[in-house]
Amino acid sequence: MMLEIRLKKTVGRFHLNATFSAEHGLTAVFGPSGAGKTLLAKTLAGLVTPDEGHIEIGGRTLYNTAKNINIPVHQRHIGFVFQEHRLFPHYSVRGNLTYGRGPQRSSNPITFDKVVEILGIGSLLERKPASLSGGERQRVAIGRALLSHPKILIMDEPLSSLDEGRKAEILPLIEALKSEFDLPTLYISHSIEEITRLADTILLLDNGEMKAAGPTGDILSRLDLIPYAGGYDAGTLIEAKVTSYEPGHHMLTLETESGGKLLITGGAKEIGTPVRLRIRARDVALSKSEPKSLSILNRFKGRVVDHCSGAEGMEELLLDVGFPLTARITRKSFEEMKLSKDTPIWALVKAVTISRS
Ligand SMILES: Nc1ncnc2c1ncn2[C@@H]1O[C@H](COP(=O)(O)OP(=O)(O)OP(=O)(O)O)[C@@H](O)[C@H]1O
Repeated sequence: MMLEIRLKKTVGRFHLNATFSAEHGLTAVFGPSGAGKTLLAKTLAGLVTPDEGHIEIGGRTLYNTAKNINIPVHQRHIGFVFQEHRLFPHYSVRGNLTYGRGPQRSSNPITFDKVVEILGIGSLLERKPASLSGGERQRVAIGRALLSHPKILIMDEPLSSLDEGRKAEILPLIEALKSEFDLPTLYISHSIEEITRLADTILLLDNGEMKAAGPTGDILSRLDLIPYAGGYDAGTLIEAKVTSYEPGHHMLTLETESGGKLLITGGAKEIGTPVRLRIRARDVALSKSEPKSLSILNRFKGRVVDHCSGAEGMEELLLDVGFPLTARITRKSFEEMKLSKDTPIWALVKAVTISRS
């Protein structure tokens, strides 16, 4: 295991109780404001000492109450990227990137040139942080964290101080880092969109308690977790591949792992390109009979697997339409349609967004 954590910490009236392990890849810690995400990150970093527990990263014990181990912050080999970039104002970008550079083994793929290239900061190297835009500063902060050659990268809401445009620029860079360097990453966020796009594993934190942990797709298709995994914006994640492109209609055909077909509009993509799709539960409508003469292109035949009551007057459903799909309809419709477990239905998907390609 890359990460093995069991810790308890009380600050004021808040209790954090986190037990989880994570493998390689990007593990997202998701939870609403005040869930304890930052406290968790600070505890891992060594800035806050747990009351009890142990922290192991890459087989190395960083903290263990019973064994009286508490490795200091600077010896933990954790690369940090915070919400607010913390660059040294008097150093150039180059100076910031090389400051505190950790020891580099020749086999380490994270080199100065590679980091500068992926983050697109080559033209900024001689500038001072004050002259950079927020997005540029955050890219430098990510570069600096990488070049400290950490064993793990912890990113605490790295995009939350940026506007939508800057976010859209930086998200693909974080993905590129993932595929290029394969550095285990703990990514803290309260944006279900970011997490659906980036995460291999999700940890759900609510009011200091771990609600669930597991592969992203599994967590997002659990009805009981909807209140913690996006609420109104909750939805399912679908991995698919491009199987054709029709230029006249800008229409892509995608095939899911189980053979389901989805149509979406978009730019040309090569056949075989893997894409990660997100379908929000509120964008799915249901019909008991086969819908005809309808503008909605994506219709799937399937059945109700499970359901539970959701927010005021709403019913949350898990469907099997060849792949798991969550849907949210009004309880009134649910009752009028006499839906229950195993009822055959047609699911009409009003919107599919490509979350990653
Ligand atoms: N030193 C402290 N003393 C008392 N309470 C604290 C202290 N530090 C954190 N808390 C409380 O612990 C809770 C968790 O805070 P934390 O910053 O970890 O939340 P978060 O999930 O990161 O939230 P956000 O998404 O808003 O950043 C909050 O209720 C906060 O007020």
